[in-house]
Amino acid sequence: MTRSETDLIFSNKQSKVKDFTFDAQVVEVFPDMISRSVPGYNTIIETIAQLSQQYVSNNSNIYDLGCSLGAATLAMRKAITAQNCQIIGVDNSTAMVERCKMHINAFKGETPAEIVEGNIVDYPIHNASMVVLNFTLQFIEPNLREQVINNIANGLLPGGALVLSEKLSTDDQTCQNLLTDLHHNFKRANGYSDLEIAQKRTALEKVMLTDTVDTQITRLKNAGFTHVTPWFQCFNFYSLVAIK
Ligand SMILES: C[S@@+](CC[C@H](N)C(=O)[O-])C[C@H]1O[C@@H](n2cnc3c(N)ncnc32)[C@H](O)[C@@H]1O
Ligand SMILES: O=C(O)C(=O)C[C@]1(C(=O)O)C=C[C@@H](O)C=C1
Repeated sequence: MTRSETDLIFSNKQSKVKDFTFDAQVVEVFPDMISRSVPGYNTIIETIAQLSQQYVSNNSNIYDLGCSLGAATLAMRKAITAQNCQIIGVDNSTAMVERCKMHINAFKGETPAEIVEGNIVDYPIHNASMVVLNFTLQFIEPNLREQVINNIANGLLPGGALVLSEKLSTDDQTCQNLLTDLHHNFKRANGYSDLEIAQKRTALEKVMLTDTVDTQITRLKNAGFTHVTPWFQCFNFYSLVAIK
């Protein structure tokens, strides 16, 4: 991933904090924002690459849903050894898709990668050996999440894998507060001020509605995934692998 500007989007006091969107301003700072906001982000990207070596089969498709600037796509493209595959990255932000195409074109790779502007709620998934939802499902309207997961399960080949990374919520308020405090300390340690943390939280309040881990696992099992396991958690961020 190329270097990006420092994220200063929430550094000045705003009279009214607008709902968070993945617009051109966010695109400019996105790599800096996500690596300073999501604990373990680089580990997760590296592990997605490792999983792609294991799960991607010859003559199949790989989908990176909500691909943003293509971090997972680029990591998988470097790692995949299977033949005659293609990666399809999908995002519904025009600004992200434009910049992502530049990133993808800047790096060469054996496996072709196509970046498409589209909505993952109704995007066709076919002949897939691996699908990545890396911090994307949490931005989908809750009542549409089942449809997204079912669509992925139907498009995956038997033995294919979905990697699902999300921020979690928990019904235990004491644990919720503990994990939130640890995450905010992580952001402070990465240079975000209390004002930035508070304003970002307000901006995300209505657009990023997090599920419990139990809700996710039940949804995956109901969709027909046979094996589901968390493989990573740091504070309130985690990642699961689900195998069909
Ligand atoms: C937190 S970012 C994902 C980060 C990225 N997967 C990575 O690993 O760097 C969430 C992305 O999902 C995209 N997104 C949100 N809703 C979407 C939808 N309905 N269809 C397609 N993309 C969507 C946003 O535009 C944004 O780029
Ligand atoms: O909870 C936060 O503060 C976050 O910033 C989380 C999160 C995410 O999980 O995707 C939200 C939006 C940005 O894209 C980067 C990170």
